[in-house]
Amino acid sequence: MKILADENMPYVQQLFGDLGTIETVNGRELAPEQVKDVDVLLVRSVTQVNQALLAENNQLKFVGSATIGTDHIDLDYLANRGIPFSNAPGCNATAVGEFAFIAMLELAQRFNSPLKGKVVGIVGAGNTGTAVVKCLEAYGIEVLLNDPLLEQSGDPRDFVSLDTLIEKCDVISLHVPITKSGEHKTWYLFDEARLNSLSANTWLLNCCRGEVIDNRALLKFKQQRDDVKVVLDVWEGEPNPMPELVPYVEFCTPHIAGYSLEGKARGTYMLYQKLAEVLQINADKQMESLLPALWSERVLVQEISDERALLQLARFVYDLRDDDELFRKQFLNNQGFDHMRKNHTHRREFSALKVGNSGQTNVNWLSNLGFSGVEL
Ligand SMILES: NC(=O)C1=CN([C@@H]2O[C@H](COP(=O)(O)OP(=O)(O)OC[C@H]3O[C@@H](n4cnc5c(N)ncnc54)[C@H](O)[C@@H]3O)[C@@H](O)[C@H]2O)C=CC1
Ligand SMILES: O=C(O)C(=O)[C@H](O)COP(=O)(O)O
Repeated sequence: MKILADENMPYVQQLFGDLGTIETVNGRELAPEQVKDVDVLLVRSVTQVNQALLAENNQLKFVGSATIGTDHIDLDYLANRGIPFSNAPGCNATAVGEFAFIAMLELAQRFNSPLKGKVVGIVGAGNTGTAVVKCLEAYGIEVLLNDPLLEQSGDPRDFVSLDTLIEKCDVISLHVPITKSGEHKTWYLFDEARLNSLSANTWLLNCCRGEVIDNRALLKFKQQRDDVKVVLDVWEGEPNPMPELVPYVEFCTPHIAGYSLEGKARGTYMLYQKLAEVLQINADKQMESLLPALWSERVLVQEISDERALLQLARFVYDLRDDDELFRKQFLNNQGFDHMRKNHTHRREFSALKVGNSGQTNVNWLSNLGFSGVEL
């Protein structure tokens, strides 16, 4: 069996090695002739999987995408041809949740404006949005949710309209899929008019898809509204973000909010499980065995006396400033955006760190934030 996998998908050899011959490719440049004799195709978000790519292949048994989003997959085409497909829903939700939370802490520190006491609005309350809520609620932050689809489906949580969310929230974090049609389409959900409706001093974070914000309108808006602070992990026109916009963005990253080692491993592992189901074989490998050992056994915390101390603990796991600095240096260079993504292997999730209490203060709430607890 021939398995073709994106070269940026870790742990493919360990998980799929027994099942066939593996070839890895640059997913952004994948061409029909590379795909025509493969049995299993494993992609990431940068590969358009459609008739143009697959028309010459008559033996495909499975297509898997190690991502949450499926906007790069022609699902109807695969269904019409009867080719089993799976994405990896939720695989990197924790990574996105922690990324957004850390970005908010960084903004708070940089602009001397504590996150504690602010109201945060989550647009799109699915897997990644809910993962942000988990961090925020562990820290005692009030959260408002906007998700008309979940609201209509009877989700028991409280929801507000987008207008109310914009009016009442100090921070807005976007977590919707990209959709180009329908009543709730998200393409340019934040267009010029909506950007202009943002309250003074709002923080706006986009960790979902670049085109949810009209980037040209955002540039024009930021040129007039320095009070609003912006974090962009995703950009219109990736892998070539609009260079003029970058200086106006407080934290810039190259679509790596979901790039924790755990999130990537989970993505590949979920595809391994799905393929095993399709092939009706036993999936006997364990995901935990893939991840490297922790770089620190545990950290003893006296107390988290203030937000700065919390940020320091978070930075111990992931320092967003490093990626932001590298992005500004590299994104204009030849394929700098993709180069940074390819080499992004340093980030773990909060759960990789065991936190223990060395004093009298209760730091158990850090477990709710995602850190592993240790009994002393
Ligand atoms: N930056 C990154 O590295 C990553 C980006 N993503 C992006 O984030 C998106 C969301 O991921 P998940 O939360 O896991 O997906 P999900 O499907 O669990 O949740 C998305 C939610 O958005 C809601 N929604 C759809 N249209 C909406 C609208 N107009 N207004 C408000 N809510 C709306 C849906 O009802 C759903 O509950 C993915 O589709 C993907 O494009 C996902 C993972 C990593
Ligand atoms: O899961 C998604 O959806 C994402 O956006 C991924 O985190 C993006 O990662 P790549 O598939 O582009 O490596």
